[in-house]
Amino acid sequence: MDSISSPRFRCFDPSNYYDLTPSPRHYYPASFSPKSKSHSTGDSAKDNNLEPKITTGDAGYVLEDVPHLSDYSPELPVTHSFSAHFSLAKGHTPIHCKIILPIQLLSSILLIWMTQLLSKLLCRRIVQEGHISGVLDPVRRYILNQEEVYACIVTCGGLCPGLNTVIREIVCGLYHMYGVHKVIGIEGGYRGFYARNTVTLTPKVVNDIHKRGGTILGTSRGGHDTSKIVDSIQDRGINQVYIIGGDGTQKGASVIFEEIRRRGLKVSVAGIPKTIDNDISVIDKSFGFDTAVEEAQRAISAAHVEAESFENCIGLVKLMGRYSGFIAMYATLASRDVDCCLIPESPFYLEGSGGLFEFIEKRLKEIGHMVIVIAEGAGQELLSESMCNMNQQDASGNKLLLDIGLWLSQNIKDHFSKRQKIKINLKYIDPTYMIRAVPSNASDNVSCTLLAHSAIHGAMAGYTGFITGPVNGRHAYIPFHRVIEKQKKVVITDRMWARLLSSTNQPSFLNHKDVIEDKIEEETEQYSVNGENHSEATINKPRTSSAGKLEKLVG
Ligand SMILES: Nc1ncnc2c1ncn2[C@@H]1O[C@H](COP(=O)(O)OP(=O)(O)OP(=O)(O)O)[C@@H](O)[C@H]1O
Ligand SMILES: O=P(O)(O)OC[C@H]1O[C@](O)(CO)[C@@H](O)[C@@H]1O
Ligand SMILES: [Mg+2]
Repeated sequence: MDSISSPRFRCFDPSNYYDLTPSPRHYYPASFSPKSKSHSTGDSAKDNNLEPKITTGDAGYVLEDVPHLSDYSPELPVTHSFSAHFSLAKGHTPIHCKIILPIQLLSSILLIWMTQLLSKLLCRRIVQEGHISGVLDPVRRYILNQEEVYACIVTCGGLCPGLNTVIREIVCGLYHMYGVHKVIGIEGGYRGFYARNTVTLTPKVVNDIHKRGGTILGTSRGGHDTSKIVDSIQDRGINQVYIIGGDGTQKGASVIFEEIRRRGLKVSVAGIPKTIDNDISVIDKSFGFDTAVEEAQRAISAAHVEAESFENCIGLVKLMGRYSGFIAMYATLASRDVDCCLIPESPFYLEGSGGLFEFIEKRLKEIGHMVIVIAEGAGQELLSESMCNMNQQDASGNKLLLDIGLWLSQNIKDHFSKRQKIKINLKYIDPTYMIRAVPSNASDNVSCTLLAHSAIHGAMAGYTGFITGPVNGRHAYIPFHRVIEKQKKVVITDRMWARLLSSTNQPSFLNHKDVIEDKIEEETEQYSVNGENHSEATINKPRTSSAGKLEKLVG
């Protein structure tokens, strides 16, 4: 078998479905063929376990498919259809609303057969007309009456711009595209399943919510009690669960899905990844991130204005980013006013040659002011040397961070007050909660809509245990285990961080040897985790570079 290292993921959102083009990264450059061989052969005993569903095609592509309800409930009425493609290729309403669902409702084998035949013919024609690239993938559809659908939505973890837009689009999408009228909201995160009331969601209720920050459903950390949650889903007769949240939430969603599958319930579980930190792996970007970067500009601009207006003034801005510095990195690159950006992935030091104090002194001498952006997770190992509560956790088990912004402000002030030559001014701005409490911007609003629709289409077709998100620019379905196995971090040996260093001209705080070691480790890790030639030696090799050291400390 080909390596499972670089599978494609299923795309189903009709607007993206036909975009299974080869990716510039690791994905296999082959067409999808209906003649493909699947490793999940309908053997429900095998499929019931948690093995990934890897499908290989004649032309060598590898698809890591998402579970389907019929995998463990073979008696479900399922049809294979090719029809999702052409309606959107032609810019119409999704075909399953107008044609497929009514036909399916008749539950006639003859009609289903005719539909498939018609779809195949139409699709082929469109391929010939050039509307669709690639060979088509059969979609398994669970034939269900829209009146049977009872959906619920829950939001968990920290706030993120766009949460309300996703809620709105799931509700409106289910109503308008599929005629589903039973949608409820679970209040207050996971614990709301068993400890709170539900709220009925209709297009009227959610009509204006996308203009507001936060989540109309409320959210929380902790409180994930799998059996109580699944009991609640089962008792209420819910058969579609839409779970919006970050990495922790998706781990929780995965456990819920496993329990649902263990109980043999015909309930689709769809995860929609959210986080301003952008630390969810596999997907290109999470919704809310763009808005956070945009909002951070206001704080950086304010810091710059302050810094420029006083002599030897330093504007210090703390941004969110517990384990990864994406917000700080992108906000810095976008701004051009930042002289130094500090993130968790890139260790730094204060004193001595090549240290932060030396750089600050140099910049103040050159232009008389400077702006520093620091991600909240940066430099935690420095704080731990002077403080000792590194092991506190929040209700979800996330490490509670010490305030690096305040600590750094104090250290900079102390350092320069000891040196009579430079009298500095320091303005510290902490806009962290303001950044994630705003409503989503235009581009995040569009992303939220695509994500919500993609989740709906997947769940309505009977797929389950998946997260939907953009992978190399295409909306894909990704099995839970893929997304939760590790967290995404800024790779400091990659081009984006190099661009930042050249934009700010800050020290890298790494010597050449560290960079080379990091790069080799990064490549080895990628090979050994993605490839099939796993070797204990490569996987367990201790990270010796400074980035590795930091990773151990913060992660
Ligand atoms: N490993 C896990 N297994 C089951 N549930 C989990 C797990 N990790 C987190 N959860 C649950 O997921 C919910 C949200 O987790 P968390 O507070 O870590 O936020 P998140 O989803 O990662 O979002 P963010 O970190 O972006 O704010 C919590 O209710 C928590 O109990
Ligand atoms: O203070 P809270 O609500 O626990 O959230 C803080 C965390 O949430 C995040 O914004 C992620 O949602 C992190 O960047 C941050 O560390
Ligand atoms: Mg998280």
